[in-house]
Amino acid sequence: MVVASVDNLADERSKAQFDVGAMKIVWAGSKHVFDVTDRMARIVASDPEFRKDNRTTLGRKELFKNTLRKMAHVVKRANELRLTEEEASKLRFFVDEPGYLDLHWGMFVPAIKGQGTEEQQEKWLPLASRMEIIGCYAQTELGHGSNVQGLETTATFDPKTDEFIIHSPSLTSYKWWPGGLGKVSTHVVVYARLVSGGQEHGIYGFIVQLRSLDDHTPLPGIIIGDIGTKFGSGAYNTMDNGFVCFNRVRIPRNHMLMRFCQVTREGNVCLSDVPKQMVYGTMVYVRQTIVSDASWALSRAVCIAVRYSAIRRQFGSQDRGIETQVLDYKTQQSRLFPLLASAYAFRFVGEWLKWLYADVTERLQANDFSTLPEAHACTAGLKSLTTSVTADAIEECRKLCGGHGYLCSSGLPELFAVYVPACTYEGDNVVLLLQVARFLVKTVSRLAAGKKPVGTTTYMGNAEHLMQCKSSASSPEDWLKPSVVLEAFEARAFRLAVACARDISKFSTPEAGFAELSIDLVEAAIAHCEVIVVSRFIEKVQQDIPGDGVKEQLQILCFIYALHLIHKHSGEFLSTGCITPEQATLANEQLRTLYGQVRPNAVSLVDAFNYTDHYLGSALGRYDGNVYATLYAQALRDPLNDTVVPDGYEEFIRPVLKQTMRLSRL
Ligand SMILES: CCCCC/C=C/C(=O)SCCNC(=O)CCNC(=O)[C@H](O)C(C)(C)COP(=O)(O)OP(=O)(O)OC[C@H]1O[C@@H](n2cnc3c(N)ncnc32)[C@H](O)[C@@H]1OP(=O)(O)O
Ligand SMILES: Cc1cc2nc3c(=O)[nH]c(=O)nc-3n(C[C@H](O)[C@H](O)[C@H](O)COP(=O)(O)OP(=O)(O)OC[C@H]3O[C@@H](n4cnc5c(N)ncnc54)[C@H](O)[C@@H]3O)c2cc1C
Repeated sequence: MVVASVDNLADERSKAQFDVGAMKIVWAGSKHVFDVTDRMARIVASDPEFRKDNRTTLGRKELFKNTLRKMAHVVKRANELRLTEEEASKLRFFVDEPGYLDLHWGMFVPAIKGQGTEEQQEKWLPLASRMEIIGCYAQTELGHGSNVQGLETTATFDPKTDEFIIHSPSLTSYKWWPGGLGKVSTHVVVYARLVSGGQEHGIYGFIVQLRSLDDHTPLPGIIIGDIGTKFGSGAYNTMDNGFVCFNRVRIPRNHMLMRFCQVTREGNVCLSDVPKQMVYGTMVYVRQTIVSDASWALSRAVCIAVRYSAIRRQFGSQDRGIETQVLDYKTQQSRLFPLLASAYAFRFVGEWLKWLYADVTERLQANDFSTLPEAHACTAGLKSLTTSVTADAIEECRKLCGGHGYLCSSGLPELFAVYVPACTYEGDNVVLLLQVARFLVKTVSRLAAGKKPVGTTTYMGNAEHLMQCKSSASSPEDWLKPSVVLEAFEARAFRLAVACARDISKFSTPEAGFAELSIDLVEAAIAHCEVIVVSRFIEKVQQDIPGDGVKEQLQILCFIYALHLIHKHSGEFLSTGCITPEQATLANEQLRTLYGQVRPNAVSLVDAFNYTDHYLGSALGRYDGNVYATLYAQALRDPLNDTVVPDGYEEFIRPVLKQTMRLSRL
C-alpha cells in the first residue's frame, strides 16, 4: 500500500505556473514589508521562549503566566534589537498570543493619539511608549456593549476640587470585557457619561489609573478582576479580559481626553466644531486593522487545509495502489478554492482600507469631515463581512481536514476559538451592517434629491442603468469580463438598497420601517460590501504586476471570488433580475473551469503567504508535509500519555473492573 509521502508537496510545488517569490511580495504589499515581516517571523520562530505547542494543555493560571512571560520577552527583545514600531508590531503579531500588549498598543495608545489634546499626548504617549504605564480600553459594560449611548458609568465634574468623579452607579454599569484590564493594566481609557453643572453632555474618554505603580494593588475605590474563562482551550484565555467597578474615583480634570470637547475650570463644556462621532474614532481605527487581520487568519487556515488536502489521499485506487489526493475532488475544490480566493481578496481590500483611513485622517486634520460617514460605513461593513467570512472559513477548513482537523495539533480549533470573537468585538457584526444600511438608505434618498454619490457609492450615480440593465453574459467566458461581473454586483446591490429605501417609506416613520425591514437591510449592506471587495480586487488585477504568471493567477482568484459569490447569493442575483437562471449556470460552468486552473498552483499560492511552521502551529500544514509522523509525535507528547497506566486507575478503573467481575460470578 502506497501511503502519502512528504514528496507530495515537492511535486505540487514543481507544478507552479507562476513566480512564487514575486507573489510573496504582492501578498506582503512591498519588498520592504516582505523583508520586515519575514525577518520578524523568523526571529519569533527560532526563539524557544515563544514556543506555543503546549498552549492547549495548560490550565488557565499557568497559561496566563506563560503569556506574561512571553509579553515580557517581546518587550525585552524589541529593546535589545532596537526594533522600529513597525518591526515591533510584526514581532508581537508573530508571537501569536492574545495578550495585554495588543490592547496597550492597539487601543490605549490610539485612543490617546486620536482623542487627546497635544499636551495630553505629550504627557501620556512617552510614558506608554516606554511602557512605564500599561493601558487598556474600557468602553463595554455588563449591561451595554453595542449601544454606546446606553453606557451608565458617569464622570461628574466637581468644580470645588477641579476633578472628575468616575462612578459605577449599578452592577450593569461595571466595565466588563476590556482586554488587559483584569490583571495587568495600570491605566485605562474609560468611556463615561460626562456630567457637569448637573447636566449630561454625552460619552467621552477619561484616563484613570487603576493600580499602584509600586505594588500593582488596585487604587482606592476600584474593584477589579478577570471576567472568567472563555471559549476554547488556550485561545483567548491568555488574555485577562476584566471587570472594574469605580466607587467615586477622583481624577484630575485634565485626565479627560479633551481634543473634541473641553471642560473648563468652571465646569463649562465647550464642544469643538467637529461632529460628535469623532469620539468614536478609535473604533474606526481598530475596525480598519481588523480587516487586515482577517486576511491573515483566513490565509493561515487555508494554508493548512490546502497543504493537508495535497497530502491526504482517499479512495480512487482499484488495486491498493496510489489513491486520490483529496485536493483533486471537485467538491473539496469548490469548498476550499473560494476561501483561498477570499484570503487574497481580503488582503487587497485591507490594503485599500488602510489607504482610505489614512486619507480620511488627513482630511479630518484639515477640518474636512465630508468623508467621515463613508469611512465609518466602509470600516464597519468590511469589518463585519471579512470577520464573518473568516470565522466560518476557519471552521470549514477544519472540516476540510476531516477527523485530524478536530485535533488541537491541527492548529484549527485554537485558531477558530481565538478568531471567532472578532465577529463580536469592535462592534457586533449585525449591528455594524445596520450602520452600513443606514448609510445606504441615506445615499439612495439623496439621489432622489439630485445629490451625486461619491467614494464607494459612486456606482449608485448610474441609477437608471443599474435599475434596468440585464447581464449580457451569453457564454462561460463572458463571466471573465470585469465589466460583466461588476455590473451584476452593482445592479444587485443597488436594487436591494433601493427596494429597502422604497419599502421603508411605506411605514409610518423611517425608524419603524428600518426596524421592521432590518433583515433586508442587512442583506443590502452585505451586497454593497461585496461590491467594494470585488471592485478592489478587479482594480488590483488590472494594475501592472511584476513576476511570471503572477497576474494570471490573481485574475483566476479574482474571478473565483466573484463567481462563487454569484453562486452563493444566486437567489438575490435572480430575484433582483440582474441575471437569468441560464446566466447563473454559465457562471457556475466558468467557476468549475477556474477551479481546474487553480488546482496545480494551489500549494504554491499558499506558500506565497510565507508562513513559518511556528506561525501556522499545525501538524497538518507543515511546509515539509510530514503530517503523519508529526501527528504521532504530538500525540505522544500529550500529558495523558505521560504514563502508560493513567492516573485514576486504582481509584476509578480497577474498582469498576472488580465489580464487573463480581457481578459476572453471580
Ligand atoms: C486589538 C484588537 C482587540 C480588539 C479588542 C476589542 C475591543 C472592543 O471591542 S472595544 C468596544 C467596541 N464597541 C463597539 O464597537 C460598540 C459598537 N457600537 C457603536 O459603535 C455605536 O454605538 C453604534 C454605531 C452601533 C451606534 O451609535 P449611536 O451613537 O447610537 O449612533 P446612531 O446609530 O444613532 O448614529 C448616529 C450617527 O453617528 C454615525 N456614526 C456611528 N458610529 C460612527 C463612527 N464610528 N464614526 C462616524 N460616524 C459614526 C451614524 O452613522 C449616524 O450617522 P447619521 O446617520 O448621519 O446620523
Ligand atoms: C474577546 C472580546 C474582547 C473584547 N474586548 C473589549 C475591550 O477591550 N474593550 C471593550 O470596551 N469591550 C471589549 N469587548 C466587548 C465588545 O466590544 C462587545 O461585546 C461588543 O461590542 C458587542 O456588544 P454586546 O456584548 O453588548 O452585544 P449585544 O449588543 O448585547 O448583542 C447581543 C445580540 O443582540 C443583537 N443586537 C444588538 N443590538 C441590535 C440591534 N440594534 N439590532 C439588531 N440586533 C441587535 C446582536 O446582533 C447580538 O446578536 C470584547 C468582547 C470580546 C468577546
